[in-house]
Amino acid sequence: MLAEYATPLTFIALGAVFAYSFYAVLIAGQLSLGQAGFASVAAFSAATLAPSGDDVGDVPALLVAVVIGMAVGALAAVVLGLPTMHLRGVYLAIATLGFAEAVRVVLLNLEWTGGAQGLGVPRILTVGMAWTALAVVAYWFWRMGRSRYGRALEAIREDELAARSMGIDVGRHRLAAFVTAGAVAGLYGVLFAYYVRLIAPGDFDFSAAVEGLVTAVVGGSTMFLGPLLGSGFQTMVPEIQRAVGVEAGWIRPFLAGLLLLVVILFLPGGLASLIPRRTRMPSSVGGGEDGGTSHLAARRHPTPGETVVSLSGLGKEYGGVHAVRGVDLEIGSGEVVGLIGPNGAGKTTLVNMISGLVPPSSGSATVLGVPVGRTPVHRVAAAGVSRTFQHSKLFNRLSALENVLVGAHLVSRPTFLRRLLWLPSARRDERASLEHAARCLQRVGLGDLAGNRASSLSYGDQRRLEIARALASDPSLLILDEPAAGMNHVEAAGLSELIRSLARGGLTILFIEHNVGMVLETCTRVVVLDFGEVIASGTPEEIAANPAVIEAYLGTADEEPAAGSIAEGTLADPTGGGAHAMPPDTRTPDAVTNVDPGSAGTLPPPDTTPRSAT
Ligand SMILES: Nc1ncnc2c1ncn2[C@@H]1O[C@H](COP(=O)(O)OP(=O)(O)OP(=O)(O)O)[C@@H](O)[C@H]1O
Repeated sequence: MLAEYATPLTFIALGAVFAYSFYAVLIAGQLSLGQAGFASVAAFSAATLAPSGDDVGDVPALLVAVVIGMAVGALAAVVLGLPTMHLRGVYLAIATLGFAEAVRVVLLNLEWTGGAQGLGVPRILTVGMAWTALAVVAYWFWRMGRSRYGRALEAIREDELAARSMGIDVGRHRLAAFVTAGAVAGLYGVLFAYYVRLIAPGDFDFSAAVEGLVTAVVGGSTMFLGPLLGSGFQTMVPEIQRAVGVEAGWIRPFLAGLLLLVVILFLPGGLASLIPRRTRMPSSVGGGEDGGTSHLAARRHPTPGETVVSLSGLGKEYGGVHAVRGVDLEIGSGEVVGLIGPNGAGKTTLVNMISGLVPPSSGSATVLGVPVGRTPVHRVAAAGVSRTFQHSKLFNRLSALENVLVGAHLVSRPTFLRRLLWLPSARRDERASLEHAARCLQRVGLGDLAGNRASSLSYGDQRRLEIARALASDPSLLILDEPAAGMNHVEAAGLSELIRSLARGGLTILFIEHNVGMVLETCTRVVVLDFGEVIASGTPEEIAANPAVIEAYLGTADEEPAAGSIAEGTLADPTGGGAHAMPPDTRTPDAVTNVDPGSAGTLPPPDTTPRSAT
């Protein structure tokens, strides 16, 4: 019975192994077609270098060939990956396809490969061996999925910039994924060679690469079972055709193309996305004497009053536009600094420079001892900077809890290799990360929505999820870019209280907000930017009474009152150039207005309660 289906079953396994080499990079959002090249160099190298089965026995010969093939595939991936890992999307696909084609042409013209005639290889692989190899590969990706490394790759796929801001070294992770793809493609090349008896460079051409990619995409790149489902489908179609007596050769490529279209249009996660993805919630939060925190990496925080941010003459110019100029600012540990100013004043550019996303054009900035501008974003994050974004940058296809787990990257311990060996310490560390993430979610009031996809949350909840994700790294400096956008007054008041409680815990917070009432209520200090320059800095009381700020927000006395009204959501141009309209964004009407309706048109009284920086 099995013998009858041995060939299709072997090809399902081989196709799935090859598809896993695409899955290995698709999971990190990379589109590569170089796997056909890796497979061919691996197949020809192993077939030439491995000892004969007659000398050492069939199984040892195959094992040596597998080791050679995987090493050659991985090495080829390093050589190709180092210069190409900065490429994205279709550019990476074209570069890697160029590599695969170059390999094919070279192998075609070498004598020892047998050229177009091909190279004879003994058939050693059996259906059992093929499925064993597939099981090992699938196991690798299964155990990778819920590890810190696997989550980091998914985060890179979902939003590379946000992943960098969570402290993930994107370049290193992408290269690691590419090398894994090379090794798995090498494995496929060897298994294929030791099954089909004769290999030729043409077996690893463009169409083979596309078939591997289609199998992985149709199967799905968001779940480890995807390549197996894709390969099963691809291999079984001709078998079913044969069984029902329809042997037209065009049916399989036609169906594969059709399915690819359907998947891309209606099922972006592939066939595997039909299988519900479980989010594992910790059964209890805060179990153990220390709440599990001893299994998280400890971080050093600045002592109270220590300088956290030091900016000197900081400026940023975009082709003649001075987004920020000559900003001098010192922020001490435990301060809550509000950054306000009209649209286009340079607030986001300033915090982007502080978090290392944008290099300054002039001046210098030191944040938590790190010279930002010359330091990669993930290192700035590792120094203790965490942030949210003006426009939410969540990992949309991940659950709320998984988003926060990625945020905990810097405090979580690597678990992948220990997960492969089922070591109990890996489970303990993971549990600690899960509980920590669940606590962060509860802190922002999203405990009940842990299993929901980030993209399915309401706008206000998405803003809170971003805050939970930012908190998960146990930062020393938290930067919030318009955190109350999309929140109603009750939610904004809750957020204000959360920010104050975080500061009481010693966290330094810098936040941009158009809701001036909330800023005055929440901050220990307010900095006002206009046209890229600091026009005022002081306590909320000083800012509320500052004539330059009142002028910037309410317009000059001789202007028409309509020219500037906080409540109307317009900010007067202090140069007399008229009002800057608030951006026509997705904020709710409540959030667009800057103060409570009850105090429309006036700055609300500042909170004079002294706050502890400890
Ligand atoms: N990448 C960029 N390229 C060119 N100009 C830019 C870029 N980023 C910002 N700017 C310009 O720099 C100025 C400051 O923009 P920025 O977004 O920092 O202001 P903002 O105070 O955060 O505004 P908003 O409140 O609307 O978010 C604007 O004139 C903007 O057009």
